[in-house]
Amino acid sequence: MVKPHVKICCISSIEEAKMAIDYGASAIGLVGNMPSGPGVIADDLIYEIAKTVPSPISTFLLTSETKAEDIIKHYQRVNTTTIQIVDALKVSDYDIIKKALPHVKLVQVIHVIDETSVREAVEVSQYVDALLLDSGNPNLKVKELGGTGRTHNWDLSRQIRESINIPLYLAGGINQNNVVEAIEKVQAFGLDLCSSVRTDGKLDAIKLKAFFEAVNSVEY
Ligand SMILES: O=C(O)c1ccccc1NCC(=O)[C@H](O)[C@H](O)COP(=O)(O)O
Repeated sequence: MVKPHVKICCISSIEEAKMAIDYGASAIGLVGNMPSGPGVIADDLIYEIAKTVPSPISTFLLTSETKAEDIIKHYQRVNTTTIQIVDALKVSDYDIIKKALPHVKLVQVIHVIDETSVREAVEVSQYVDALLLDSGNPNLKVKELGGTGRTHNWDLSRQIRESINIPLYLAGGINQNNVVEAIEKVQAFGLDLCSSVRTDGKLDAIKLKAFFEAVNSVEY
């Protein structure tokens, strides 16, 4: 088993970005406008935070835009290393984005709900650099696209990991108490989390430290 990368999401300041990286994050998530969720910040703040982050740490713009041209415009306001697309796109849109932004990595979120999510993941994996499996429900009236603090069916996540040939991040309700099980069960390339390392919405150094200690307690 290989030690997973950790992406700390919902970063809301330069100080939080630095704290996450100092504790061991190899990527940070910066959440743009969303229909719901705890982590949204303004695009100019995303730009300001992203430009302080040193290579090789990745900066993920989370966008809920669903058209290629709107995703490209969103990216151009923030200039991150990676775009995390949290809603479904038409297949033809991936090519348009890749042609416009060939230097930018694309990560597609799949909300793991049932067996159909496995088929969806396998199909989309042809078009992007990585998948991120999250909890949530894009079919609700007010879409729930992430930051739920809830886990989902990790057996399905494992099945998806075994069925695709690109890196996979696991997200949704991961915390210091369940992360060892998450690592062993899904064996994902990366872990992504937001709610469990925060207190009153702010990144909490004690929770962050405990989380990384749990990740480091596994034998790789
Ligand atoms: O946090 C938000 O507001 C959010 C809203 C919509 C999509 C994604 C969002 N958060 C970003 C993430 O990718 C979270 O890290 C991921 O959903 C896991 O969150 P959590 O279950 O709270 O650890």
